[in-house]
Amino acid sequence: MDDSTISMPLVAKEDCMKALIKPTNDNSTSVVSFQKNPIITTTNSTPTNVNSNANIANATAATVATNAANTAANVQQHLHQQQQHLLLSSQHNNQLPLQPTNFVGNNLKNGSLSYGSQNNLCNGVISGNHILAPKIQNSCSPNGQKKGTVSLTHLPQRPPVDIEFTEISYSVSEGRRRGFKTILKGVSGKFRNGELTAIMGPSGAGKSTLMNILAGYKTSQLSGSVLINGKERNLRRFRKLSCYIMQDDVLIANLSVREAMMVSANLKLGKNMNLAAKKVVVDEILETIGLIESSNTKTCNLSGGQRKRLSIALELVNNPPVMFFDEPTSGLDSSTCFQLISLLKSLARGGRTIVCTIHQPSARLFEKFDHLYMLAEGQCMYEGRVRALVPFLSSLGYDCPSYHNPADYVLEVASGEYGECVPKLVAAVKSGVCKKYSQKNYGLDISKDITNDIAKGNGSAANVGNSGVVANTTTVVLADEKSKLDEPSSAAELELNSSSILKPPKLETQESQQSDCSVNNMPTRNSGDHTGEDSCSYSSKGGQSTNATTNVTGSNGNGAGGGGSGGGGGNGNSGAGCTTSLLDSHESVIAMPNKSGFPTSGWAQFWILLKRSFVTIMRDRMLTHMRLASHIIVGAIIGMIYYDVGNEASKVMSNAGCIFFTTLFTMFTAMMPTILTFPTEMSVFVREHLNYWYSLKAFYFAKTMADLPFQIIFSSVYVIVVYYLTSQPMEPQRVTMFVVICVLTSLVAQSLGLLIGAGMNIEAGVFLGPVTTIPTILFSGFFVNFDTIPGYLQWVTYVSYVRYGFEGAMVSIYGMDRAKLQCDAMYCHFRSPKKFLEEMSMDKAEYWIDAVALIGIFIALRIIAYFVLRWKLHMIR
Ligand SMILES: Nc1ncnc2c1ncn2[C@@H]1O[C@H](COP(=O)(O)OP(=O)(O)OP(=O)(O)O)[C@@H](O)[C@H]1O
Repeated sequence: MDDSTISMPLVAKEDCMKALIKPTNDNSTSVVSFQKNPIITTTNSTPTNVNSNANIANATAATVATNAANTAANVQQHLHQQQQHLLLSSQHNNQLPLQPTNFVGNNLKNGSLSYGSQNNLCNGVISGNHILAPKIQNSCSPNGQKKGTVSLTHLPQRPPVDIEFTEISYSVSEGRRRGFKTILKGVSGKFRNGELTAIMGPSGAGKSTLMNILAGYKTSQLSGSVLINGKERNLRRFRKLSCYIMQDDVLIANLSVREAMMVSANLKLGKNMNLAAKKVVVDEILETIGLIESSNTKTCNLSGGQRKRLSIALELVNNPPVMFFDEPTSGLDSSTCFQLISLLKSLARGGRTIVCTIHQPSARLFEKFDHLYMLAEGQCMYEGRVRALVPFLSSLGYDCPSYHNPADYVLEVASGEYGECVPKLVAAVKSGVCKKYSQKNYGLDISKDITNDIAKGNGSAANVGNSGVVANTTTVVLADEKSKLDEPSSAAELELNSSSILKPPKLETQESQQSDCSVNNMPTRNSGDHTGEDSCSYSSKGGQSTNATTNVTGSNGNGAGGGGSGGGGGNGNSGAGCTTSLLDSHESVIAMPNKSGFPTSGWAQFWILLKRSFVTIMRDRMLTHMRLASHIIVGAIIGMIYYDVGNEASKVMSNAGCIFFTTLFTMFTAMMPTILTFPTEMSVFVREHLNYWYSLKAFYFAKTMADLPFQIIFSSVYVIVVYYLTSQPMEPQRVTMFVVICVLTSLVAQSLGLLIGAGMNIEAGVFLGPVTTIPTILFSGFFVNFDTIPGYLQWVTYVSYVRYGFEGAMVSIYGMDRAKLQCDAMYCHFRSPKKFLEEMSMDKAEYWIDAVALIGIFIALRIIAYFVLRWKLHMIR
């Protein structure tokens, strides 16, 4: 049979289950991919003689659920609830493995990389911090037929991370009178790698606060400790290993998905990886995350779900072992939520530690989580397996009614709808009751019994015949899961127990590669529980899955030399089999690397960000084109109003008005848009900066430099139009001086706009911008002569940049011993330009002083704006 691809909606649980447990022969591989939203694709790429078995499996997959439910319905209610949850989670856990991609396709698309070149790349040709994970040549089986594919094989290798926190308390000041408000009251817990953890609780319970603290975004006014793999957290190091994807997922609007990804790759993967390799990584992630079809779509045109996925994809580039998500499902429909959580679960199954705050998940969504951390009033009221929640609550007298979503129920309990329950639950957690429910094997024996019951035919008669295959498969899974439980459970244990375990797995033979492919979506070595849970999904041959898994695990133990920066090292190719996502690496999660900075140099960051800002300004047609058009149109209008006044002695006051307006126009048009620069991009900056993409300095300089050319061009265009139409002296020196002084004024105004934007929000900024400008206008020397201003206020004129701009412009036009003006009237009082400058108290003014003053103010404002932005960033934390 030719390669076949079966597509099915992601939401069809049972269908997914069928696909996942589909048995195959030696030459076939069943993998499930999430290539396109919302499709899961099952690729059965080799001839198989077990189609009938597959059909039986398909047919009976659904029966498992029914049988299990029937069986469970016959036991006590307490047990019933346990079993229901268990079985459902067992099914769901098997739904979506880490998404494989068609690598052959990717490579072809990229064109430049053959397998050989990739392998060279992967085997350590590239040196430095970011080593591409070795790529397994898994596209073909020994007989040359296409095989299943693996995914995310090219990500840099990172270590798995467990997060443990103890007695975390956090308070905020509410002013002198009211003192401090305690938001978190000594909470403790542990989030393991390979698990999808939900932090839940009623609104205001402290979920976001806890997440911010764990992610390292909040560092002040807190007590307690956070341990990473059992050792004290080095915050800077940890932030490099983790990423935080916020609720609002703000993206740079005018970039395409691929461009945004390339910016991320360039910033996060550093120059040690060449462009072609980065493209491979980007393609792979886009393919895996289901965005390859939208890779040329602008981020502003993405749907909500796609935006979330892109936010994840952007962070996946450097393969962070820890990912925090603040309410990732908010604003998404139920189907998209499900896909997203499935994706997160897949990422977790890759060995990552995934932590989400979530408000009120549906039952279907809730059961996808492995671990639940429940907060109420800043205290932990449950920590443990999701499947153990109902038994835990029952044990304390809070029975979740039948057909009630446990997530809803626990929130109702936490919100006090069933009386004052929180203190009782908190006390239970503190007394260690939850430990039992945190165990990875909690409820597994019951599940096994049920499954065995089904296998023995305890289900309905109609199902007995069919259940064999499935029951067998499931039993294998559970047995596998059980066997996994004996493995070291944490990365810390692994790190302590055996360094060889941390090396990439070795798959020695073609056969083992095949086996590998059947399990390659369960690369987590450390979390026995979930590995087992999902491993069944990828078993190519039911009963043999245990062996396959064991092989790989064994390979881990044997360790195929992933030495140091060499990453995959000697056996890298074969070792890549289990590299779907998070590889072991020799990177320490505790120690600081030699180079403690960002992945790329400050200069490289600056260039990448400058290019990005430049492109986004260019593409912001509305603003950029409007700015240009407004400068030309207003210039033409002013030119028509003051037409031909420049050389007319009787109209010098009108001409002064024209010059003053020109200064004001360049000033306001420069200041107002830039007031919005930082407030509108602050959330993108905060996310990217705190996720360790680049430094504040690089961002600030790139952002402020990017707009300079536009401002200079727009101001110059306006000034030249006005200058020409109003018949100012057409001497090159005067023209140049006039244009330069006006441009300098606009740049100072732009800097003031940046400063205001750096320190204020949009509302305050748009108010404060014009308001702060009014005094500078009054002291500019146009409305009141400098000599007329009272002595005690004259100093203000020296800080008024409009004064320097206007004075410099007047000197350009009327200074430097300009010849007498033409007079078309009976009498012209100001035929002599010098006399007019005397009248304006500008006869002693020096052009260069005005220019230098403007340059000085420009530099000072830019420096102040930088520090204000830095302070603001500090305040956020
Ligand atoms: N800076 C602050 N000053 C005063 N109170 C604060 C501050 N930050 C947070 N809080 C309070 O701390 C409590 C917890 O806030 P947090 O945002 O962590 O809650 P949450 O559980 O994430 O809520 P939600 O689900 O509604 O987002 C809330 O009552 C909030 O008002």
